[in-house]
Amino acid sequence: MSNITKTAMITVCGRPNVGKSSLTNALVGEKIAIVSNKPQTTRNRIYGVVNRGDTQFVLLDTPGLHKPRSRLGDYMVKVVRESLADVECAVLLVEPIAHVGEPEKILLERIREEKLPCILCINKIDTVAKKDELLAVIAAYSEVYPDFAAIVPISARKGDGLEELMGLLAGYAQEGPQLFPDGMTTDQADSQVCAETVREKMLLCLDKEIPHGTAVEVTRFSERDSGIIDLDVTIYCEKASHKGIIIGKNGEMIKRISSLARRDIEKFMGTKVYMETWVKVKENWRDNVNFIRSQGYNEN
Ligand SMILES: Nc1nc2c(ncn2[C@@H]2O[C@H](COP(=O)(O)OP(=O)(O)OP(=O)(O)O)[C@@H](O)[C@H]2O)c(=O)[nH]1
Repeated sequence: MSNITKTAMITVCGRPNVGKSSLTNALVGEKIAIVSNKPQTTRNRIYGVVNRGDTQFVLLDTPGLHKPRSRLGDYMVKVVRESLADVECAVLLVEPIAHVGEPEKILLERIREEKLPCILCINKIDTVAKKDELLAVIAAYSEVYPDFAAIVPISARKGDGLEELMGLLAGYAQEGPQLFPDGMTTDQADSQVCAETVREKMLLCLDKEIPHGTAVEVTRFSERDSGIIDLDVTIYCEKASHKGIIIGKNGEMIKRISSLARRDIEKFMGTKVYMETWVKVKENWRDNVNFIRSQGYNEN
C-alpha cells in the first residue's frame, strides 16, 4: 500500500523534438511515450505517473507546438492549449539555444493567461560544451519572460538535473486523493501503447514523410491463459507507393518494423507477444475527421 496524500499535475510542453517524451519517460522510469529524432512524434496528450514518497506526480506529455498543416495538426495544437488548463505547474522544455522562438512565445503567453507557475527546463545540456552558452540561453529566456519560478538545465537522455527538477515539482503538490492506482504508469490502454510502439519503429526505419502519414490500429489484443498476447496490427498509409515502401522488398521492411516493435512491446507487457501486421491504404486520412476520431485522436 502506498501512502499517497498529495498530487501534482504538471504539463510538459515545448516545440516539436525538444525531448518532452524523453523527459516524461526518464521521470516515470519506464518507456510510456514514444521517442524519435523526427518532429511531431507525439500526437495525443499522454499521462505519465510517478509515485514518490507521499506524492503522486501526473505528467502530461503534450504534442510539440507547431503550425498546423492538416486536421490532425489542428487537433494536436488544440491538445497543447487545453493541457495547460487545470494543472499545478507547467514545465517549458527548450533547446539549449540562446533564442526564444515563436512556439516558446506562444506557450509562455498561454501560461501567463492561465496564471501558471512555469519552470524553464533547458534540455540536451549534454550537447553544450561551454557553461557560457548555457548562461546565454538563460539570459535570453529571462529577458522575454522574467517570471520563471525556476530555471533548470537538464539532460533527459543522461538523467542530469532530473532530481533537482523533481524536488521543485514536489513544491506544487496539493493535498488530494490518489488519482492513479499503484503500479499504473500511464493512462494509455495497453493496445494504444502497442500501436504507438509500431509507429515509433516506422519513424525509426522509414523516411520522415511516410510515417507522418501513417496511423496504426490494433485490431486484436487478446491474452491466452498462458499469458501470451496475440496482436493484430493494421498500419494505414496515404498512398499505394507508401504501402510498397512500408512492406519493402520481400516484406523485409515490415518484418524489421514488426520485430523491433515486438521486442519493446514484450518488455512493456512483461510477456511473450505474437504479432501479425497488415498495411492498408487510406487516402487523405489526416484530413478525415471521422477517421482521426476513430484512431483515438478525439477531443476528450
Ligand atoms: N542529446 C540529447 N538528445 C535528446 C535529449 N532528450 C531527447 N533527445 C533526443 O531528441 C529527440 C526528440 O526527442 P522526443 O522525446 O521524441 O521529443 P518530443 O519533444 O517528445 O518530440 P515531439 O513528439 O515531436 O513533440 C530524440 O532523438 C531524443 O533522443 C537529451 O537530453 N540530450
